[in-house]
Amino acid sequence: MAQSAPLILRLVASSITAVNRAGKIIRDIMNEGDLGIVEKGKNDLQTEADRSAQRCIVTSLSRQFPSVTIIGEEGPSNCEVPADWVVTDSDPQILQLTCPKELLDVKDHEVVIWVDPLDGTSEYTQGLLDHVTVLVGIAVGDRAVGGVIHQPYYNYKSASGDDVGRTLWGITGIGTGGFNPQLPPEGKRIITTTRSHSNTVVQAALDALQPDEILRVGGAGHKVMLLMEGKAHAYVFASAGCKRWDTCAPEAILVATGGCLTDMHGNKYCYNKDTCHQNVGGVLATAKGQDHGWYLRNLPDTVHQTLV
Ligand SMILES: Nc1ncnc2c1ncn2[C@@H]1O[C@H](COP(=O)(O)O)[C@@H](OP(=O)(O)O)[C@H]1O
Ligand SMILES: [Mg+2]
Ligand SMILES: [Mg+2]
Ligand SMILES: [Mg+2]
Repeated sequence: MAQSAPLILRLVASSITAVNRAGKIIRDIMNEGDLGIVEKGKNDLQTEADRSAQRCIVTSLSRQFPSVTIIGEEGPSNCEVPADWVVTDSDPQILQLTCPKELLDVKDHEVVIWVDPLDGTSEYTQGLLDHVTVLVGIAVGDRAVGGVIHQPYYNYKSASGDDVGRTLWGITGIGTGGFNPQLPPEGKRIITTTRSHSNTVVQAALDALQPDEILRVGGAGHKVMLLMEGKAHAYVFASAGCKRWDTCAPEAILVATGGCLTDMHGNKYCYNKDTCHQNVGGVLATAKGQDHGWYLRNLPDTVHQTLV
């Protein structure tokens, strides 16, 4: 059965088991208490959890899909991967789904897997654990068509053992799973944005949109989850700081719920293997039912002048 399922379903099914394993590694490293923090750049940290989770996911997926391009945030590593970090089983429910016609014949060479092994690193180091996610996005050609978001600390204050954490997925033309999509409240404008990478242009965009409330939280994955679960209407980040691995998985799931993600000029990001990694035009994402164009029209000139 597993081998006969279409490639896109096998990719998502295997990504689900890989992110679940990575989430356990992230919790174990925090429990052990030695985060091994390295500064990659200004306001840009990497921990042992980022490095280990990436090795788990990339090794697990490349064993099963050796001809598929995988691009991870933390770059290649030649350290040996412990055998119990390599998972090659698949989520059986995903393999049973009916694949839409346009995704039936996808070939290995058309696919890029974008891996953010730990999104919200800054918040992880500060103990804001529910902001942390693990992101695996699947692109076919230029488009993000599949995504998996694992939240390793979902429910961690009330649950114990195996009940901690959850995994959301979405596939274009099929739908979503692992959560209950909700619409944000009518008659209000709640905007979510960065809590650790703000600047004057990021703030100018927020001011111009006159939100009733601003939710400053960590992680691109976490912010898009707020849109899909009805907690915010838009995610506005007028900065070139996010990368393709931050947006591929969230975009695929958001679009499968009826939402939209573009740069600040309204252009879709491209996710093929030759694209640049930086989301140079910023990130504007809106929940299902929101007028994406309204946000684009009301951004201040300084945003268009600053972001290419
Ligand atoms: N100025 C910047 N420099 C480096 N990374 C940035 C950045 N602005 C945003 N990012 C990255 O974009 C993601 C979401 O940012 P934020 O939480 O501030 O909204 C984070 O991913 P990682 O945590 O995976 O590195 C963060 O590092
Ligand atoms: Mg990072
Ligand atoms: Mg990230
Ligand atoms: Mg990351």
